[in-house]
Amino acid sequence: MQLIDGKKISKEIKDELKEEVAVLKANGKEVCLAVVQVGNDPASSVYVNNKKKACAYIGIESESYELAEETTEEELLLLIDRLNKEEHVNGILVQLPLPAHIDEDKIIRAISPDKDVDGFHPVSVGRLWIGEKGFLSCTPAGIIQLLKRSGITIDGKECVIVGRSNIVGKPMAALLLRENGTVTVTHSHTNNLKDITKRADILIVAIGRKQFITADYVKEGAVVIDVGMHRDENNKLCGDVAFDEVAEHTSAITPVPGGVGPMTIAMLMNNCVETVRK
Ligand SMILES: NC(=O)C1=CN([C@@H]2O[C@H](COP(=O)(O)OP(=O)(O)OC[C@H]3O[C@@H](n4cnc5c(N)ncnc54)[C@H](OP(=O)(O)O)[C@@H]3O)[C@@H](O)[C@H]2O)C=CC1
Ligand SMILES: Nc1nc(=O)c2c([nH]1)NC[C@@H]1CN(c3ccc(C(=O)N[C@@H](CCC(=O)O)C(=O)O)cc3)C=[N+]21
Repeated sequence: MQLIDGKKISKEIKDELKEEVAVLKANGKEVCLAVVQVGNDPASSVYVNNKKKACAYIGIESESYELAEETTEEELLLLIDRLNKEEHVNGILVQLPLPAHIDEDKIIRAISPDKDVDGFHPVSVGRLWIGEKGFLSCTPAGIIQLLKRSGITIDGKECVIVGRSNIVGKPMAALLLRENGTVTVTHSHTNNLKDITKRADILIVAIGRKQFITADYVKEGAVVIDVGMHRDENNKLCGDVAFDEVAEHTSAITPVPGGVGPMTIAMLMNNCVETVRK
């Protein structure tokens, strides 16, 4: 069994980006990411800080906008409009989830597609599905990099995704299809889920339920990618996959932490650099 080291692979990518940014800077080009957080949910604060740290490491400028929980939708839209127009801001990231009184879809659509480094705007999503160049959703793009850089072939493989969210499951399907995988997307209305997941050569799990995928869902020798992110009874991070019992049946598996999570941030950094690449 190969343990896929997302921490190591994300470091490789960040080091490549750091070199590229140094060259860009020598040519007078700066990269700047605006990070917007509404409210102070502690989990969101951890992610936002990790993103800012990654920017500092690579040499990307970051500007933080920490708004109060009571911020109105209109105020947030006004800020996004201003950031869209700011020439020195290359990328805009609005940390999700937003407070319930703000319409997330409306906010995502307000971000200029040219600065949509999360890849969540409908224009980015459309480009992804028709194979046009554009910003790729960071978590799925990170998973493709994990597979490729671990020497795992996608072409021709039976790929099964558990979960169909707009930020993970759906864009994952588009990317695996682009890599010539045969793709099945499952969700909460899927009948006989186990029969389908057991067909997978590559099983991608993004359900949002703690250690849901046990050994009986997995074919012997499959590759298992765990996107889930939870805290267990002892407050330790764990995923959607019951790692301890599943790992021995796989040919390769990602741990939580140290798997997909760090890759999401590396790909966000890549999207930021992409804004000034051409
Ligand atoms: N590491 C990282 O970088 C990231 C990690 N995450 C983590 O990944 C997990 C998933 O996130 P996200 O995609 O946003 O989650 P969502 O809650 O948006 O989506 C969950 C999906 O799983 C499906 N599902 C739920 N229960 C079942 C079930 N019993 N059987 C089959 N399918 C089921 C749902 O189906 P239906 O559509 O029918 O409701 C839905 O499509 C979370 O733990 C999240 O924290 C998320 C983003 C990035
Ligand atoms: N606009 C927006 N874009 C996002 O990309 C976005 C978001 N909102 N909201 C929340 C989810 C979740 N997400 C993660 C990023 C990094 C780790 C990560 O670095 N995880 C580390 C552990 C971090 C820790 O110690 O808690 C790991 O798995 O090793 C996890 C999850 C991005 N998301």
